[in-house]
Amino acid sequence: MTAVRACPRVLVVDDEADLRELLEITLVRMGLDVDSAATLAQARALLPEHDYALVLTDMRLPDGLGLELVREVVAAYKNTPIAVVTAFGSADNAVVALKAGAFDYVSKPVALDQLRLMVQSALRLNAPAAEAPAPPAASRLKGDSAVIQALRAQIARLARSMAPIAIHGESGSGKELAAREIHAQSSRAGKPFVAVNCGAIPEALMEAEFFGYRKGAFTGAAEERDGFFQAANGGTLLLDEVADLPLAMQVKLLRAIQERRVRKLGATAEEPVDVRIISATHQDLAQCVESGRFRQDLFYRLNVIELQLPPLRERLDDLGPLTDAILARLGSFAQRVVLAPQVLEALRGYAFPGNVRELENILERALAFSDDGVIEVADLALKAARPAEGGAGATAGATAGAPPAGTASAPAAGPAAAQAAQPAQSAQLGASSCAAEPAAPPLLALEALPASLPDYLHQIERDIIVRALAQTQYNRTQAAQLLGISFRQLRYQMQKLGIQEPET
Ligand SMILES: Nc1ncnc2c1ncn2[C@@H]1O[C@H](COP(=O)(O)OP(=O)(O)OP(=O)(O)O)[C@@H](O)[C@H]1O
Repeated sequence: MTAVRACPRVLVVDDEADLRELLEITLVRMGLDVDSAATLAQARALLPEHDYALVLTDMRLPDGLGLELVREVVAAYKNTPIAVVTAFGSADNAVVALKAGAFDYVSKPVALDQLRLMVQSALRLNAPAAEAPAPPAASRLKGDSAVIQALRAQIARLARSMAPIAIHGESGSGKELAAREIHAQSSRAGKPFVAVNCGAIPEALMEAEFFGYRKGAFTGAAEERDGFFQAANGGTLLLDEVADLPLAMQVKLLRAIQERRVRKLGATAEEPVDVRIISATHQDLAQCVESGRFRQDLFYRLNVIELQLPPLRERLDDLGPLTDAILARLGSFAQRVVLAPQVLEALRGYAFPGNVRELENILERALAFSDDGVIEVADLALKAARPAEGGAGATAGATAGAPPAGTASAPAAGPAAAQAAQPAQSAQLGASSCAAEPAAPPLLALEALPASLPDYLHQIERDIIVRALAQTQYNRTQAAQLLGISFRQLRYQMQKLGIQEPET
């Protein structure tokens, strides 16, 4: 006998009879049971009566604010997501509600296609096991420190909402990993996770990369293409190095986030997109706003919930679980990799300017020098015991090598990502403030003009990168730091210029 499953029930709270009716009809057509309330008092009376799959409330009600209901539902009905209906253009209300724990919002006039997407996403949260994402067996974020434990708990909570999250932390500290974890634990887990390195896309191609283009939209647009937003539809879009977005693109991005619609280049109509936005940066975005390099309104929209990833040197208790996880990955059935006594102690004395990524590099390199899979202190080749705190003074690090191909995240997922070459000004490793415009490079005393400017510049770029790599024994984390660019930018430039690590 098949068990009959009750329809999910939704509570609509709105004093405007017309809008309430529109919402009711839409939800009933989606196959849902609907209760309605015109006031907070009515809603409070209904809430204990049913196990609601979603509460949808207006922000202004005759006897109080919808925000009060958000707080009450978040506190007393943990499994019931609550979304708010906000007045047109009222970013403040939406952000305040999300900060208070609302699952999501829709703005008036309510676009029914967007409402449906939002409701479907809410229903997936409490869907029976077959439809819900399987919870990950273990968090990918390893570490026993109090701060990592708190971070894991925060991620579990945040995964249940649509609120934009801004992740801050030094290069290599695990920002992308945290974003992947949020996605994996969310009801979006079955949909794509798209990570975009905003600093690696040429400005001229940005709009096409983010929003896609129609065939013939510009010279070379031989066929229609989706952008990052369409690619991430139903899932999560990570805007990595978001501080590197040019101002003109910031305006367009804000619009797409607010409207939840994008228009392909060359298209006349917009299309709805259902994308959760996570942003990440190692820069101080608030300072970027102050210096006029980042728009206040976009900052406000992205920074709804902040997540801080502390540098590894401030959570040395994580070294044990992290090394265990890395060694388990590096070892094989035939060869187990172990640390000799004192190795952990030696690592505890190091500042890790490149954070967990650098720890991975150090151990991988050490394994190459070790005998029988036993890593000794000398194999770590740590040069300086704990250089100055902070990223800037921490260049005298370990002579660790290149990271394993699988450990660093994928570059931006679009055509331009594969060609992107960005100026390095805003990618200081460990920099805590928004980088200023770079000083103009000194003019080269050239006898004759080069036959080809691009070739000439590539050669210069190549020479400089090779010098930085040689100086750091091919430690790409440190070479990037020396050159004031991010690890990913260096990796990309190396690929582009065909620079390879010599065989060891
Ligand atoms: N807590 C952790 N547990 C396990 N692995 C981790 C942890 N934190 C970071 N890593 C690993 O360290 C490497 C760097 O992490 P990630 O790419 O997420 O850093 P990031 O802060 O996004 O770096 P960047 O600023 O350079 O983009 C990855 O291989 C990631 O898997």
